[in-house]
Amino acid sequence: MELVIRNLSKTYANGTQALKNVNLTIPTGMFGLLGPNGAGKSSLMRTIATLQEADSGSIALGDLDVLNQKEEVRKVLGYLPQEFGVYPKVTAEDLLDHMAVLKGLHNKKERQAVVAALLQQTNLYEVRKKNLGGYSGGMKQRFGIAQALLGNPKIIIVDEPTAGLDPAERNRFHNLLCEIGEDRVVILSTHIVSDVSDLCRQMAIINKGEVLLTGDPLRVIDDLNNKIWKKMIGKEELMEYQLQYNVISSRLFAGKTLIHIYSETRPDYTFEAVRPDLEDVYFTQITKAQAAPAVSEVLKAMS
Ligand SMILES: Nc1ncnc2c1ncn2[C@@H]1O[C@H](COP(=O)(O)OP(=O)(O)OP(=O)(O)O)[C@@H](O)[C@H]1O
Repeated sequence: MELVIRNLSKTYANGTQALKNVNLTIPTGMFGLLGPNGAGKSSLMRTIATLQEADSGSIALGDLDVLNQKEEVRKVLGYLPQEFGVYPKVTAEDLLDHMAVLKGLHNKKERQAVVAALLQQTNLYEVRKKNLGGYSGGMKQRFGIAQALLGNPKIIIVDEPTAGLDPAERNRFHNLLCEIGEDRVVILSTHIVSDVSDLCRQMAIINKGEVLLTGDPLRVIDDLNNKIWKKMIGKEELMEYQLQYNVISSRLFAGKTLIHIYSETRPDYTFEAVRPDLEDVYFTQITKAQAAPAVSEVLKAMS
């Protein structure tokens, strides 16, 4: 099963162009869709999940035409939206059972077996009689996965699922995603770079509605070998360095500023080679996409 997106575009009524001619081929397994806030990730996820219309383009899931066969797609799709609300005064077991009825599981015995198995799989069986209002953020997200797995879907979409989870819960959630991604398409939309490097064999970076890069995270990291350099500078020097070099990221480190720059060759001996990671890939792409307006704005401000 493969999801093939071709020339997908969407402009909202207020004129915001959320998707610009998006082309993606998403195979079985975990696929990471990485981009900053407002990149268009949720718009793309909602369109694949048949919850909103595109202006043009096509999406195929195997033989299904997603934009025109919504009912059929919904039968094989699980979705964990960004804002996943639960009824606080209902137990996990009861809500999952109710959702299973809505999914068409009418046989009570079968349904109970499915619900129990999903609660086991998501490690919620022990707390199945607890009201959802008393669940932690991580437990709620795992419940979100349990409901997304109802009906054994061929494709699962999870929209920014790890925001707000503590490290232990995030790990547990990652393991769960990995497990369910073995034999179906799982699209993980996130702005957290390490979610993608930890989990995904394929990924895309999206910014302002455009796909900037696709590929295997290890391969795209490899492509940056010997091109990323670091230096510690004073915080007041940052602007100067930004004008002179292609600074892709800067962060405070022990009270000083650590910059990473992109350069085909080492600029001078004060720069040290960096072994690139996915964050360097991400920032290289995002800065490249923003470079033109940013430089002209700086020049305008200086004139
Ligand atoms: N219903 C809507 N009407 C108008 N503009 C919208 C609507 N939904 C989203 N947008 C705009 O479209 C752009 C893409 O938004 P989208 O939510 O798809 O991005 P995102 O990558 O999911 O961001 P985030 O990580 O903040 O959720 C943004 O500029 C957003 O403000």
